[in-house]
Amino acid sequence: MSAVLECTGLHAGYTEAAVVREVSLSVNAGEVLALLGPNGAGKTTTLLALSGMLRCSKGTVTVGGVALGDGKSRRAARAGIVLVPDDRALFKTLTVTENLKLAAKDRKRGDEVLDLFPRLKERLKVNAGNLSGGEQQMLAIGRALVQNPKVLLVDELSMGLAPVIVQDLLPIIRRVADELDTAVVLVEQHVSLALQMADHAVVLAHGSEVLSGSAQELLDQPERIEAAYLGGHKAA
Ligand SMILES: Nc1ncnc2c1ncn2[C@@H]1O[C@H](COP(=O)(O)OP(=O)(O)OP(=O)(O)O)[C@@H](O)[C@H]1O
Repeated sequence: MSAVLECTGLHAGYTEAAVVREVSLSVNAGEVLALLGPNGAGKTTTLLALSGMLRCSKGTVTVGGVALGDGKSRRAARAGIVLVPDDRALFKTLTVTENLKLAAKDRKRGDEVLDLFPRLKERLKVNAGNLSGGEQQMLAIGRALVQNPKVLLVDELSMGLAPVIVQDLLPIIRRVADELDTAVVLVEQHVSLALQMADHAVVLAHGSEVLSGSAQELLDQPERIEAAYLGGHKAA
């Protein structure tokens, strides 16, 4: 199976100096890759570079085998990469329906997406700003899904949410991969919850990859994850 998203030797940052260096990852359709690492490791920066919002000073990003070129968010969006940012980027004074409509490519897709979020279906007329944190995150993911992404990038799924809410959201991400055949890259602070749901994981520290493998392999070897988080050097 060839990867939908492939990034090789990516260097990116906010100034001349690269914040992430030599990051490589690939995700197939229907797979979830957990992008892990301590605060400041470069996870958000990597997602911003993949979605074309930040310049890549080196490396390549391809979607379906087609190279995206450098720092072009429109081209990335046309190729099917959609980012759910950590601030969720909702229109807080608009209702759930209006938020979805503004993002949707077609109405049928909106209905399909709502099937994943029965809770949102009950809150269609509520303003986004009046939703709970978990519902807001569902809406942010819903807004991304109505754009029919080939690749869904989710930054800090659990930002500001209780672990019990995260436990409800993670299976939805799994269903997005399984049922919509989307390739997902998920940044998540709850490492073991993320690994229980993901297929593969990459751990970053100080802007570089220090560990990668199948999610099961890493779940079975928590000491390697701990070393990667604490040491930040290439874990054996
Ligand atoms: N807008 C910015 N301008 C300059 N430097 C930035 C900017 N945003 C992040 N950085 C720096 O880039 C590095 C990586 O940050 P990034 O947000 O990618 O890490 P992260 O792994 O997502 O961390 P966290 O889990 O805390 O969100 C950090 O040193 C951070 O201070």
